[in-house]
Amino acid sequence: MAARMAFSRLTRSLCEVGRSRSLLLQSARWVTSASKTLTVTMDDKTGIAEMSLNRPPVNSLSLEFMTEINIALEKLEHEKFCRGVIITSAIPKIFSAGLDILEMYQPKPERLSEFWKTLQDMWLLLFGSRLTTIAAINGHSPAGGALVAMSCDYRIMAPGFNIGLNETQLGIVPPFWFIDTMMHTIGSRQTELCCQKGLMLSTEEAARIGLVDKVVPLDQIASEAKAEMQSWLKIPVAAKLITKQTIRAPILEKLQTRQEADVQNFCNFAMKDSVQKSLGMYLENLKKKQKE
Ligand SMILES: CCCCC/C=C\C/C=C\CCC/C=C/C(=O)SCCNC(=O)CCNC(=O)[C@H](O)C(C)(C)COP(=O)(O)OP(=O)(O)OC[C@H]1O[C@@H](n2cnc3c(N)ncnc32)[C@H](O)[C@@H]1OP(=O)(O)O
Repeated sequence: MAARMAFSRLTRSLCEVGRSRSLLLQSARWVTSASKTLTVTMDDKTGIAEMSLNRPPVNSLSLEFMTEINIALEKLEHEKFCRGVIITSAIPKIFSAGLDILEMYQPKPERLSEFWKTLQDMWLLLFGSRLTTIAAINGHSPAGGALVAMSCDYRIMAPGFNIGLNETQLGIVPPFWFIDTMMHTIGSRQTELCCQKGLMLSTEEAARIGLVDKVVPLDQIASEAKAEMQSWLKIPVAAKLITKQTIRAPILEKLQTRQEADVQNFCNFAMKDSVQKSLGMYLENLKKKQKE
């Protein structure tokens, strides 16, 4: 249901964005075409796909980038040989900087609402996926980046990076479904601590509270993710999937029944003068930080 609803919006979104993406079968591997920002490969012997995010400088999630991700996820979802997907980054030291702040700054209203719908769709697809999903977190992962990681079934992270929902630090409230995803991952008490304070946790701190399942050195993260995936793929598939669906369905349904209201709420908030002013200052600070 989640995937179907997301797909119809996705098709519309693709038309509006006016870009097409396709996955081509080349010998034994699936690869994305026409895109430098997303590479998807699939090993047809194991059924394991790898999705590598490559949108410099920081893999921030723009409308077009999320549309590409959604199309690739949808394609893998319907690829009968695909059993699992590992999500990682091709950008050194950054998994994803979260939502592209430029999308929210001085936006065109229509694009802003499409941006938010596409984010909702990405989450519905990923959190509701039939596939086993593993995040190989090889860099910093704030806010929307943490959402992507938390939406997976399992997280492996390299030391030396930070992860968390830092929204309150920016003076904004994490959307309810970001909070729900974190509660699903680490429980309500830890979520309250993390979200109220907008904590960005080190890899080790994240592992201590279960936000990350395993810590491995950066150079072993890809091989560990594959080994971990193999162990998940040994579990009888129907039993594993129904268990996942039983646990996740109520969380997915909560957003599905309020999608339009959530878009409206986000757009109204983001378009406020005070919020636009804060966004402008935040962007300035990010740029200043680079010059220092
Ligand atoms: C402040 C008020 C906000 C109001 C928002 C309004 C409405 C929103 C309502 C609800 C939404 C809630 C949900 C939000 C979810 C999100 O994901 S918001 C995004 C949160 N992300 C961040 O705050 C991350 C900010 N970035 C960083 O902390 C760092 O960049 C880094 C990821 C740790 C990487 O550090 P470093 O390697 O040192 O790189 P630089 O900082 O130098 O950055 C390089 C360039 O990338 C640009 N950039 C960084 N992050 C983003 C981003 N999220 N979106 C767009 N662009 C980003 C940065 O400006 C640099 O650009 P230039 O090279 O200077 O052009």
